[in-house]
Amino acid sequence: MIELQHLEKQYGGTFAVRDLSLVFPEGELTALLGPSGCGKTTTLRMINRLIEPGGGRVLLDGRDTRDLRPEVLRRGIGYVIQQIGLFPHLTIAQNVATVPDLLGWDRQRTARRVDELLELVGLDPAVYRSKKPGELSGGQAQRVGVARALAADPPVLLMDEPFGALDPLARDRLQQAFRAIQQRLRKTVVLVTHDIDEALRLGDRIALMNAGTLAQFGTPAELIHRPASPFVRQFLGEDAALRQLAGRRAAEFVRPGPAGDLPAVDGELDARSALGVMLREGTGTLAVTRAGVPLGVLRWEDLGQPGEPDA
Ligand SMILES: Nc1ncnc2c1ncn2[C@@H]1O[C@H](COP(=O)(O)OP(=O)(O)OP(=O)(O)O)[C@@H](O)[C@H]1O
Repeated sequence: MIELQHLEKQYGGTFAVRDLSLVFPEGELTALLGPSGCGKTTTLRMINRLIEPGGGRVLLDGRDTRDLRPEVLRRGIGYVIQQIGLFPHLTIAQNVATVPDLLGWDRQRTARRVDELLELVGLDPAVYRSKKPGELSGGQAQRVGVARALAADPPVLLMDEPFGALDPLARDRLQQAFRAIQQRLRKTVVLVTHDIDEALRLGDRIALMNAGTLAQFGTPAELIHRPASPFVRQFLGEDAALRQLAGRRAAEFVRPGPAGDLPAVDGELDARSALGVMLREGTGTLAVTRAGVPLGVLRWEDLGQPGEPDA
C-alpha cells in the first residue's frame, strides 16, 4: 500500500502539488487523472523519489520512503514511462534483465524470468529475445517496457502515460493486454493519464487532480454517479457512464445465473453494445456466453444503469 500524507512540491513559489493526502489501495490500479499541468507526474515521481517531496511524506507499506536509499527504493518499484528508454545497444532479453542483473540473480534464473515475462506481455521469447529495440514497433517496445518493470516482481508499479505515444489501435490492444496482466498479478499500480477513457477503462479507482490538489478519489462509478464538484462532472463529461461501458467487456460484469432462453451475447462484446442489445430486446437480463459456453447473466443494474430498460 502507498500512502501520501500532506505531500507538496513547489517550483519557484508556485505549488505543483499541494497538501495531497491519498491512499493507493494494495493490489488495485489507481488512475491518477487530471488536466495537463495539474501535478500528476510530480506526484508519481515523488513516490519513487525521482523528485524529492518539498513537504509531507510517502509511506510504502507503512515505511517512510525517506528512510530508504533512493536506488534501493526504486529497485522495489517498477516504473514505466511513455518513451520507455530501452537501451538501444542491448538485446530485448538484456533490457528486461536490467534489474535482475543489478540484484545479482544467476544467469539461468534471469533467463527463465525473461522468457516468462516476454510471454506474459504477448511477445514470443524465441522471436524477440535477441532482437534490438530498434527492430520493434512502438507497441512492442512498450510491452518490453512493461516486462522490464515487472522483472524483479515488484509489488508496486508506477506508470506515466505508458500508452500515450501509441496509435489508437495499438493503445487499445495494449490496454487490454495490460488489464489481463493486472487481473492476474494484482500489483499496486499508479497510472498517470490525462485520458479519461483510459482511466475509466483500467482504473479500479480514480484519483482526479486539479491544480495540485485532489478533486475526488473513488471508483469510476462513484465519480460518474456522485461527482464531488462541478469540476469533476465537467471533467468526466456528460457521457462518461456510456464511455466507461464502451471500454469494458460484458464478461467483466457477469454474475452466476440461469440463462434460460434469454437473449445471449458473447462475453467479448463491449458492455455498451450489450446495453444496446438490452434496449433493443426490451430486457434487463442477458445470457452471456464465450464460444457458446454459458458464463452467467448480465443485468441492467450491474451496468450502473438507473431504472429499467424501455423496450
Ligand atoms: N522542474 C520543474 N520546474 C518548474 N516547474 C515545474 C517543473 N516540473 C513541473 N513543473 C510545473 O508543475 C506543474 C505540475 O507539473 P506536472 O508535470 O506534475 O503536471 P502533469 O499533471 O503531469 O501534466 P502533464 O499531463 O501535462 O504532463 C506544472 O505547472 C508544471 O509547469
